[in-house]
Amino acid sequence: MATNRTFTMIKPDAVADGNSGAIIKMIEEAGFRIVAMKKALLTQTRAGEFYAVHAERPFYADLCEYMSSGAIVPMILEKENAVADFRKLIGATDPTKADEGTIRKLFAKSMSANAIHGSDSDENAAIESSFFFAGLEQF
Ligand SMILES: Nc1ncnc2c1ncn2[C@@H]1O[C@H](COP(=O)(O)OP(=O)(O)OP(=O)(O)O)[C@@H](O)[C@H]1O
Repeated sequence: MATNRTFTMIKPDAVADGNSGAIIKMIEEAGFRIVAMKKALLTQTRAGEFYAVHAERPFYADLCEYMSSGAIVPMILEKENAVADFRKLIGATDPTKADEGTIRKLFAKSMSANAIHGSDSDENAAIESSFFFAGLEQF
């Protein structure tokens, strides 16, 4: 299977609770190589751009407010079958439905404060990676 990349972002609840280190450890132990990483704060406008695909959904305003409520840790990750394997590692969007041992089962609090994001396709992984890391060298 080909090595490829995905994009992830540790969300404000998990960063504020001091869980970034534990989550990064799980990601590395699952075999993902960190290609790029930083700590950043999204404005509500930038959060709205990131989640523009959800603009018509009823939770959009709350999602943008929440995603700009504290620091986040965006990363580009590399592994064989990265997008699908990472979705498995993070678990279901709703933490009550997430499998045992997944990041969301361990760290998510609710549907919105669900600890982590993972891209859902190779195409979106590339778009989301550029959103945070455009113009930076990657290695
Ligand atoms: N019904 C909902 N109520 C509140 N927040 C929601 C709801 N559905 C989705 N969200 C929020 O919007 C984010 C994006 O929704 P999406 O359906 O793309 O889920 P996902 O792909 O599991 O999550 P992500 O894109 O963050 O990895 C979710 O992670 C969650 O934080």
